[in-house]
Order: sequence, then structure tokens, then C-alpha cells
Amino acid sequence: MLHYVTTNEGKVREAEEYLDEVRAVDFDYTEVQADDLGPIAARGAREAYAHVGDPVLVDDAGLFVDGFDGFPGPYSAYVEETLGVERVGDLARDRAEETGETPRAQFKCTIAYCDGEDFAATPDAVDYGDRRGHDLSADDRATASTTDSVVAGDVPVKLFEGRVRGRIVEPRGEGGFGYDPIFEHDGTTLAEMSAAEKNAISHRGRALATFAEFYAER
Ligand SMILES: O=c1[nH]c(=O)c2ncn([C@@H]3O[C@H](COP(=O)(O)OP(=O)(O)OP(=O)(O)O)[C@@H](O)[C@H]3O)c2[nH]1
Repeated sequence: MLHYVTTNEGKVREAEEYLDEVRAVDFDYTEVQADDLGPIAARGAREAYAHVGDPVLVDDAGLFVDGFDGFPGPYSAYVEETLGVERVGDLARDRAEETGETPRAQFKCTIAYCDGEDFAATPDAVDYGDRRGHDLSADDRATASTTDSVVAGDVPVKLFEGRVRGRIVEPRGEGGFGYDPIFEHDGTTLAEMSAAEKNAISHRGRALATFAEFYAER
């Protein structure tokens, strides 16, 4: 049985769309400080695997605002709790107004898989483009890739990363969670999309789709 290790129910709901048999485990693994998601998810997956003893997935995600050089990024959960989503949106739009640019950002999600075993060679990066058939600029594309995180002596971990680009807007919509109401992709905020629509273009959806392909062969 595959275990999705998270304290966030929103992540679990989205994962269930891709994975037939998945059990949510509410385990608060240590989040190391790093400026990208990969090392945080990889360390978390090793710790979670040691705790659970069965195959685990750990999902680390964040909002990377262009005008703030990627902040809040790995600190997104802390910033959501302290500043709040609306203020992050206000600050990002104020910043863009100062610089005369469009307030752009990307969501990234790294899923780390660990089952205690080694992995074969990884497939190439995948460009998913837009699943709704719209003609999008490079700025609005959704992509995914995989890497291995293998440090000598460590339990191997495989990483699946998904990204989606969009614009920061005034909050709209009731669905999703976290920063979804202020993140617009192709004219619609993630909070205005159904779960299926969000999954089709989202950072987590792209990472999960790539993982599901890999896991089917595992
Ligand atoms: O609008 C959003 N749409 C998403 O699809 C999404 N995915 C993550 N987030 C936000 O980014 C931070 C992740 O932090 P995070 O990966 O550390 O997770 P977390 O602390 O919520 O749970 P855990 O899995 O670590 O237990 C938190 O602020 C989340 O609200 C999202 N916001």
C-alpha cells in the first residue's frame, strides 16, 4: 500500500484522483531549510519511509513569485500562516505595479517517492503543454520532470516535479486550497476550477501524472 504523507487534506484529495490505492498518513516530517523543494521532499521521504516502513510519497509545494525572485517558494506554508494569502497577493501586485510588469508566478510541486529500493534510469523531462487544448504562450505552460536523489549511503528517493505558470490576481473562487484564489492560469483562478480542471494543468497534477506512469511499471 502506498502512503501519502502529509498534514494537508487538499493535497490528499488531489492525489486520490491519480492513485487508486493510497492511504493518507498525517505525519509531520522534519522540513529542512533549503531554497528549493527537492531536498526538502527527499529528506522528508526518507524520514517518512523510516517511520511508516511501507512505500511513501511526500509532497512539497510552493508559490514562486517572479517579482520576489521566487519568494515565498519553500516558505509558502509559513508565509500563508503569517501574512496570509490576500496580503501576499497584494504585495505581489504592488511590486509589479512599481516595476511596470505583469505580476507573474509559478507553482511548483515536488513529489518524493521512497520504497527502500534502487531505481532504474529516469525518463526524460515531459512537456505537458496545456491539456485543455488552448493555444498558450510559454508563460502559461505546465511541465513535469523527474530526477533521482541519491547521495552515497542514503536510501534512494525518486523525485517528480510539476510546475505551472500564471498571474497573481485579486482573490476569486471558492475551490482548491492555499493560494489557489490568487493564482490565475489562462484566465481562470485555480480556485474557480473544478478539481479535475485544476489537476489537468496544476503543478501537483503534472507531478502526480508522471509519478502514476512510473508507479504503474514499478
Ligand atoms: O494554492 C495552492 N494550491 C496548491 O495546489 C498548493 N499546494 C501547496 N500550496 C501551498 O503551498 C504551501 C505548501 O507547503 P508544504 O508543501 O510545506 O505543505 P503543508 O505544510 O501544507 O503540508 P505538508 O504536506 O508539509 O504536511 C502551503 O501554504 C499550501 O497551502 C498550494 N497552494
